[in-house]
Amino acid sequence: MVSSNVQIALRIRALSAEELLSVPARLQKNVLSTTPFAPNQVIVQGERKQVFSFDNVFAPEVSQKEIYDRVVMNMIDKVIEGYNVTILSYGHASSGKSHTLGISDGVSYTRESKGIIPRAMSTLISYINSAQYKKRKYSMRISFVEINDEKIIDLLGEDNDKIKPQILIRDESNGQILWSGLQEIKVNSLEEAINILSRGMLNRQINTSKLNNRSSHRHTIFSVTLSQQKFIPVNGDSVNSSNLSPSMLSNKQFSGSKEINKQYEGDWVTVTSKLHFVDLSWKDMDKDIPKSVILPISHVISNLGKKTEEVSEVPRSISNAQNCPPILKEYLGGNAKVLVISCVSPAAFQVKETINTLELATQARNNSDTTVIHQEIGWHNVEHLQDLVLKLRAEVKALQGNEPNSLNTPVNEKQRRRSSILANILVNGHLLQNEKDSTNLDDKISSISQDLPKILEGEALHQGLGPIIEEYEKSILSLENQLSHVRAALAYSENALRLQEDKLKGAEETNKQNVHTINDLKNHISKLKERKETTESYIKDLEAKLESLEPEHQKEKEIINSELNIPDNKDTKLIKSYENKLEQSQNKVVTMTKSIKDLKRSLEEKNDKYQKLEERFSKQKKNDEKEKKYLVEEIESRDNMVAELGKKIENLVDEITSLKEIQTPNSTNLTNSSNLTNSFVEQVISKEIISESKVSITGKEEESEVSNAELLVAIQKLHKRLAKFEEEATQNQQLIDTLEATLIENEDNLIAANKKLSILQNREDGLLKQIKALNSRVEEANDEVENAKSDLHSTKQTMERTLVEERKSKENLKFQLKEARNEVENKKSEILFAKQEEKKIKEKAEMTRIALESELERLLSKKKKFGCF
Ligand SMILES: Nc1ncnc2c1ncn2[C@@H]1O[C@H](COP(=O)(O)OP(=O)(O)OP(=O)(O)O)[C@@H](O)[C@H]1O
Repeated sequence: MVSSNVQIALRIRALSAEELLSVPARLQKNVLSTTPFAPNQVIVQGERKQVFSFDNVFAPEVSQKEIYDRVVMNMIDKVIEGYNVTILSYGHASSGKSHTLGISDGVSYTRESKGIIPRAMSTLISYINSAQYKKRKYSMRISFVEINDEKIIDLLGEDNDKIKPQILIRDESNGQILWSGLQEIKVNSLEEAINILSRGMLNRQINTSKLNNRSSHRHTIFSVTLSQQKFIPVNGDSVNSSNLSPSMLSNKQFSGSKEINKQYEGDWVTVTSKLHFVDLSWKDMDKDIPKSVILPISHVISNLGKKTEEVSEVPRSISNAQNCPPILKEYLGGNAKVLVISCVSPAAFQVKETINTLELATQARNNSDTTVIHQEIGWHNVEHLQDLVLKLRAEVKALQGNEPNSLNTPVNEKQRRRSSILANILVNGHLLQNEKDSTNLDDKISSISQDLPKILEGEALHQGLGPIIEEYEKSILSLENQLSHVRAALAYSENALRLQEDKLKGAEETNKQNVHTINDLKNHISKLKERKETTESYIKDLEAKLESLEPEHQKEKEIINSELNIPDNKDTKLIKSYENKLEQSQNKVVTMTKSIKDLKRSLEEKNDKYQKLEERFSKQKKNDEKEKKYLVEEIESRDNMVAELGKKIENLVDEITSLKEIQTPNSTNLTNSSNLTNSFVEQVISKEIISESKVSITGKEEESEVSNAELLVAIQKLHKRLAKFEEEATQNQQLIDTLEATLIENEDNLIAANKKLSILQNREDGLLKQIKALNSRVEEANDEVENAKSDLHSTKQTMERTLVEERKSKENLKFQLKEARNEVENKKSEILFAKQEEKKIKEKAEMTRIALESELERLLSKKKKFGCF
């Protein structure tokens, strides 16, 4: 049974994915095993089989929740009851201490993998808020510190060393630890608590990177101070003594702030309990740990379960670790409930650290004075055996000092002492490490056996020595047994030595190979360097070529520039200007195409107009011709009519004349005859005209009585009509002339339009030619631009390819160099390790030999002494 105040649990972590990848398979072997028949035991299969017992053993597959439920939950109950509780995780580096406590990576109180601290905070706060505890008043404060071998760091402080108050601790004479300068932050909710924890963890990470793993051991303490105010009525009606916790009683932590309640008279009692989570860490447990490092930790662990006043002081000579134990003393001593979670890795490559951790835990269990440890005395534990030899020497001395009175000493006492001496010799017989020693021992045993009868004879004289002789016989027998064990051990050691030698040889061989490899690599590197130089010279050649091509290129560019009027010399500018020019040309083409379209359209319009004009002209011409014809016909018909009328008039005149001659008219009227004749003619004509259709001229001729006057009137009328006809003819002639002139004008217009048309067509042809020429120039320019682009592109690509190849070869070189260096480093460390191992084995063998020799000398001297009897 373990002390009820201290529980020790073991947590075995699983191998991480990184370890599975990076550690060689043979070193990944699992050396820890558990069995369902003894669930609290763990078996270590190291150089020999060892069994360790704990209060709880958690195999790798056990979840964070299960650990919490099984061993932590009831500790939180204790905090509420008023106990001080400390949950301490310790173990070698990366054994899972922080993970178990829940401070290794980002905190979340919702994640399933969360550790003990966030779970404990959640439980505490839900307790406080539960109906059961409503009547109490609570306040909760949190502090978070890190202690390394140099100083104490407040993880909740500002990240500015200057303004941060220095944390000091004072170890009071009453065993209490006083802190100053430490921040305690009040929290009211789980979120607040988690935020504070996260803040501290962030600072811890920053510290870790600042320290850069320089610290040999670093401890983290997350503390919760819970103050509960309970009302205790004076009349004691409802005072339940169970409400008062042992910490209140033993630590006198209740300070009565008296408040008079109107309903009940009584006191408000404040109970303060502390919950500490300690991550106890130190590096390099696998190495020969310096005492200055291991002692404070083993001191803490080994003082677990002791009363505060019993905890021994750590020697002040252990300078840089002074801070650790006094602080932890408060957390671990007295009535505090302590849960220690020892964290270990199951892998073979960490077996030494694992055994160290398990041994420390065992020591803590031993201190509780109730634990049975199933542990064999280590063959390899030279220190332990040396202590034993010293003890035995002292006993032998005491025995020798008492020898004269030996006969007076009670036989049982003497027997006990002698048995003990012999047993010690037997134990030390295990220390035989080499063949030579074992042969010596063999010789010595045989000489003892030869001397024995003489001794027996002499001793027979002394009756009291009978039992001693018997004992000797037994001892020699078991010495022989042990000798065979020693031989076996020797064979084992030799084997191990041989293995080490083989390893060493192997390592040397590998080293030689490595030297070869390094030489090869060096050759390779020099070749690569040569190649690099060649590549560089090739690049230089290329560059020179490029440079030599540059003027040509420049010329070409200039030509193109001059052709395209691009004033830029730089490639990119040239391309840009080409593009601009191209764009301009395209714009020009577009504008020209537009103007050509406009011209075509206007040409078409003009053609239309011309056609319309032509149509109009031909129509007009036709009309004119028709009219002309009609007019000519009219004129002709009128001329005919005039001619006819003239004829008629002539006829009439002839008639009149003939009539005058026939009738012999009065001579007096002869003077007016002409006038009369005229009027008569006119009358006749008018009559004729008036009754053109009714009366024929011939008929009128018969009207002899028609007067001359009427004829004259008719003739006048006829004359008038004739004049009118003539006037109309003149008008018609004028019209014809006008029409002819219009016709001529139209013909002229037509000719001019045709001319214009041919000019336009010529212009159109010219424009089309221009467009064609422009298009071909644009195409040429495009081609040139494309060519220039592709030239540039291919040059760029070649240069880039060369550069990439160059970089790749450099990277390869670097990588190969790095690998070679790594390999060399690995081999060096392997050799160093093998050498160290060899040295250790040799040292052990040497020490064992010395111890054995001294013991044998002692045996001989004793034999001589007993021979004297
Ligand atoms: N039981 C486990 N299950 C899963 N991963 C774990 C377990 N234990 C530890 N790890 C992982 O192993 C790594 C090392 O664990 P952790 O940081 O807790 O070790 P540590 O003992 O606190 O180391 P150090 O002393 O160097 O601070 C972490 O990445 C952690 O997440």
